[in-house]
Amino acid sequence: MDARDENARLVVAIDGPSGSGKSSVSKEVARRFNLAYLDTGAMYRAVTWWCLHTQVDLSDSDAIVEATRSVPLDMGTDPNGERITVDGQDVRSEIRGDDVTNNVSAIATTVPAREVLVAMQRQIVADSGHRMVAEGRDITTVVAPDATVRILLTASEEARLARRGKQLGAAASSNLKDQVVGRDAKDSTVVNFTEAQDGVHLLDSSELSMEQTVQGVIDLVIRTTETMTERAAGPDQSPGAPAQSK
Ligand SMILES: Nc1ncnc2c1ncn2[C@@H]1O[C@H](COP(=O)(O)OP(=O)(O)OP(=O)(O)O)[C@@H](O)[C@H]1O
Ligand SMILES: Nc1ccn([C@H]2C[C@H](O)[C@@H](COP(=O)(O)O)O2)c(=O)n1
Repeated sequence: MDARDENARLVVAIDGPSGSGKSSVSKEVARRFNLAYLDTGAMYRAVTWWCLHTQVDLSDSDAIVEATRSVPLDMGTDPNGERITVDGQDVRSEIRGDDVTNNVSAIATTVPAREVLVAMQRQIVADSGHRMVAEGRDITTVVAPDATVRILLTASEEARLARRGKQLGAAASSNLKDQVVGRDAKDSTVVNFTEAQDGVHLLDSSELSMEQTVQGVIDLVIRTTETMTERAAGPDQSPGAPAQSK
């Protein structure tokens, strides 16, 4: 399999904690391989925004599930331009605000709401022709366990807090640590995104630059697809190749 073949299926699944660099790295990898890109965290955020907008009681799990089933969400997958609308309204900036960030775990920890979102996400991967980088918390384990390449992207708590602080600048909330570390603690009660499962590559970006991290993912994609090609070709039959045992 050639990772640059525009017709071949290539799904890259990336999970990791908040601030590990999933969105920035995934978007760039998608651009380099000409793949679609799915930010599944943005979907959880869009549902949260919809619940707040329509005054759904976030302590009522049935109401959350109903809102998740009926949310009029349109999710773009172009890595060069984000499109996220709910009921026709562009919510790209609203879903990154404190209101949504501080409440999103209520949706993420409602298991039947997750099932609805996972089904939507699988459909979006299929609609891309299985040519996509998808990132979140359960992509390698639940949404696309059969992805071509599965990566757990981590970084130390210190690095993640520093990155998020720098990214938000003056807009950083006084409870930044809670928004990063506290949110991860709540979310990880329902999904495991802290330990790499079997077949999932661990990539620690604590000491890496953005470009080095992107390159780390690209190397894994190239190595995996080359191995798949070699396996598909079977044993080397060329003259001089080592004899194969029967
Ligand atoms: N290896 C890296 N070195 C330095 N900065 C990085 C690195 N990777 C990402 N960043 C920066 O860290 C910030 C957070 O990255 P990003 O938003 O991609 O994280 P995330 O894992 O998607 O977070 P969340 O899950 O909370 O959305 C961004 O400003 C990004 O440019
Ligand atoms: N596959 C996913 C993606 C995201 N979440 C939850 C966990 C986060 O608190 C929230 C927002 O994600 P972010 O934008 O910070 O990546 O959504 C999840 O549970 N599963």
